[in-house]
Amino acid sequence: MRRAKISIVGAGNVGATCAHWCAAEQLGDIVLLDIPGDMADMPRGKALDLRQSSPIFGFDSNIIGTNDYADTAGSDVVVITAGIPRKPGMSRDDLLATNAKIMGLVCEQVAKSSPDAVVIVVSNPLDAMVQRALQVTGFPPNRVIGQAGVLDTARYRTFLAMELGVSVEDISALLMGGHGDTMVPLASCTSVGGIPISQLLSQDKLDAIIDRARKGGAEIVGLLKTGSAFYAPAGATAQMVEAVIRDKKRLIPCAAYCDKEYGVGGYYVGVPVILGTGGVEKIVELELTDSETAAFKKSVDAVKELVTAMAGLV
Ligand SMILES: NC(=O)c1ccc[n+]([C@@H]2O[C@H](COP(=O)([O-])OP(=O)(O)OC[C@H]3O[C@@H](n4cnc5c(N)ncnc54)[C@H](O)[C@@H]3O)[C@@H](O)[C@H]2O)c1
Ligand SMILES: O=C(O)C[C@H](O)C(=O)O
Repeated sequence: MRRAKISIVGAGNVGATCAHWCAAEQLGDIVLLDIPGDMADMPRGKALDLRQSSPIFGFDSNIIGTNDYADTAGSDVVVITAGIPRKPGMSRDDLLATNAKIMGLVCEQVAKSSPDAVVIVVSNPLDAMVQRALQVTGFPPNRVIGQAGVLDTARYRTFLAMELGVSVEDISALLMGGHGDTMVPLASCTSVGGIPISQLLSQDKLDAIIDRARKGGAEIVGLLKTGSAFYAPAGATAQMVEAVIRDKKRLIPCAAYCDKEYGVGGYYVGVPVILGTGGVEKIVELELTDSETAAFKKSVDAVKELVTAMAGLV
C-alpha cells in the first residue's frame, strides 16, 4: 500500500517537532524542507536524526530533509511553518510583513509541486497567513486550512484540567474566532465528563482560565525569550494531518474559509469543521448566544483589519 506523503515547509521548532509527532504516529513518509544558505544542511540533519530514532520507536517512515521542492512533489499534505516567530514584547501581528512575503514564496512552489495537496498553514499571524496561502496557491478553500483552534482549545482544556484536578481526556471544549487575543472560548460548549462547566466552576474562575488561554502563546514567549511555543502547536498540527491522511472526519476547530457561514464574508477564521481527506468537508454552524456573537464579530473584525493591512504589504 502506498504510504501517504507529508511535506513540512520550515524545518524549525514547529516544523521539526511536527515531523516528530507525525513519524511517531506513523502517518506517512515525511519531507522536511527549509531554505538554502548557511544552514542549508539543517533539514537533512534533523531528518536523519529523526530517522535514526525509528528503530527505537518502531516506525518505518521514510524521512528526508531538503532545500528542493522537487523532493516534495505529489504530497498529500503540505504543512507550512516557514516564517519568523515572535519574541517578548511583540504581537503576532508584528510578523505580518515578513511572513506574508515568505508565505507567498512558499505557496508559489507548493502550488507547482503538490497541486492536489491539502495545505495546513501554521505561520503567524495565522488567519492572515492562511488567506495569503489561498490567494497564492489558487487551491479550493476547503484544501487550505489554518491550525490554531486545536492548540487554543488544548490550552483551555489543560488549564481547566489543572483547576479541576481531572483528566484532560474528560474535558470537551471549543474555541472560535481568530488566533489572537480576541479568540472566543464558548462556555456553552465546555463540559467535563458530560457535565456543563457552569456546574463545576464559578464564572470568576472560568473567566480567569479563558483569559489565560487567550494569552497562552504570549505566556510561553515570555518564558522562552528566543521564540514561541512549539510542542503543543506541533502536536495540534499533527492531529490535523492525521485527520486528513486517515480520513478521520474529526470535528475540531480550524481556521476555515467562511463566506456565508457565520456571515463572515470571505475570510479565514476559527470555526468548528469536519476534517477528512478532502480537507474541510463541512463547516459546522452553531447557534451562538448574543455575547458569543458579539465576541465572534469582534474577532472577525480584527482578522479583516489584518488582511486589509496585508494587501498593502505584498
Ligand atoms: N498557528 C499556531 O498555532 C502557531 C504556533 C506556534 C508557532 N506559530 C508560527 O509558526 C512559525 C514558525 O515558528 P517556529 O517556532 O517553528 O520558528 P523557527 O524560527 O524555529 O522556524 C521557522 C523556520 O522557517 C524557515 N523559513 C524561513 N523562510 C523560509 C522559506 N522561504 N522557505 C522555507 N523555510 C523558511 C526558517 O529557516 C526556520 O527554520 C512562526 O511564524 C510562528 O509564529 C504558529
Ligand atoms: O504565540 C505565538 O506567537 C505562537 C503561537 O501563535 C502560539 O499561540 O503559541
